[in-house]
Amino acid sequence: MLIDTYGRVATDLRVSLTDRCNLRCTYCMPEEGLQWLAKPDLLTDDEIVRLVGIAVTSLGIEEVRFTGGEPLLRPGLVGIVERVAALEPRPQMSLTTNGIGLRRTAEALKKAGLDRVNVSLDTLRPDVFKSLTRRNRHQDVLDGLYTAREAGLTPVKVNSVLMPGLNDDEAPDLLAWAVEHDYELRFIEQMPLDAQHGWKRDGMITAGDILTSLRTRFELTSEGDEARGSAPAERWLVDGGPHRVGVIASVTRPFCAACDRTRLTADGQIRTCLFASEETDLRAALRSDAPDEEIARIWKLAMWGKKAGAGLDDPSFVQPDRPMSAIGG
Ligand SMILES: Nc1nc2c(ncn2[C@@H]2O[C@H](COP(=O)(O)OP(=O)(O)OP(=O)(O)O)[C@@H](O)[C@H]2O)c(=O)[nH]1
Ligand SMILES: C[S@@+](CC[C@H](N)C(=O)[O-])C[C@H]1O[C@@H](n2cnc3c(N)ncnc32)[C@H](O)[C@@H]1O
Ligand code: SF4
Ligand code: SF4
Repeated sequence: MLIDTYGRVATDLRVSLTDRCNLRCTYCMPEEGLQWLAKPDLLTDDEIVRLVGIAVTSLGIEEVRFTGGEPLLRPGLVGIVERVAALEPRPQMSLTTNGIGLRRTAEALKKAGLDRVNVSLDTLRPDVFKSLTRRNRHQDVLDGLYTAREAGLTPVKVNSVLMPGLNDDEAPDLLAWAVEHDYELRFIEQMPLDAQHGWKRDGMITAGDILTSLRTRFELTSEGDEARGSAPAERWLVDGGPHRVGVIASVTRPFCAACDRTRLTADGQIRTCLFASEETDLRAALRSDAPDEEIARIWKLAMWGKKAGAGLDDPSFVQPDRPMSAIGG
């Protein structure tokens, strides 16, 4: 098991497949992009499958999420999914994506064994999409969402970040749209993980703001803590159900005490937390022919050192060196 000194057990592995992206969301990356990882530094498909195999067979990982950067940009994605689906025990497998390219790949991903997708979409307005992502791809995301749902990659969840002055008036419209199309919408509080260090605690849209805005049009009933388990999203039934809306309030209502996550970056570093200041190098171990048992031992030791939480509201908080897109969001 991957256990830490606070008694938390990691059963959920988030794997970043690339740090590159075809969008430039203002809360994530600067317009000019970033210094991307060099190809030789990236784990190969074989190395990723081997590490996920060790996590699943020896370390108690039950769920694997592929993310990035934009994971659909990874050429070997379908093959990786197929090989992870063949592991024993077979983990649950999901993907977090900006949705561009899903129209082309959703069916192949489903066939390869992917269970479900989460797609990021912050606005229903093409012009606002262009301001937020610096690219004119709104329709591609809508098409990708539709294809994913039709391919059975369900429940399809939609992640929305609200930014002051840009799309913070859209919460009720986004929810009405999500209910109509049978997507599960979650609002995410903006976190200090952007490469430009532009996050400001004072200006951000909080869970409280989002709920107040939604309640102008919908009746929300809390699902309660028991239904939530270790999920980052707190959920509410919309107008009595069956549709739900979630809020991921990493800043104002942190959920670190129930954290069940471990992370693998595209260049083979273990991070025990999104906000960790240290990483543990599994790539070096892999490439020096360490046996599976040794890699499992290094991973367990890293987990034992996991900190209590992110401490975003703590005055001593320091933003990690790597931005979200390089860590794997
Ligand atoms: N603070 C914090 N935020 C997280 C963590 N995991 C995911 N997030 C953020 O939550 C948002 C949604 O992430 P997803 O990739 O959709 O994952 P999820 O919400 O755990 O996924 P589901 O299992 O489908 O509910 C993103 O902004 C993530 O960066 C975490 O461990 N800590
Ligand atoms: C880093 S992205 C990677 C996967 C994919 N490119 C996407 O956008 O879904 C994962 C999630 O993190 C969210 N995200 C990115 N930067 C964020 C920030 N500074 N605060 C909160 N969420 C953020 C995105 O909206 C997305 O839902
Ligand atoms: S949030 Fe996702 S889609 Fe947007 S720039 Fe970051 S990695 Fe790309
Ligand atoms: S911030 Fe770190 S400890 Fe808290 S839930 Fe996220 S990964 Fe877990």
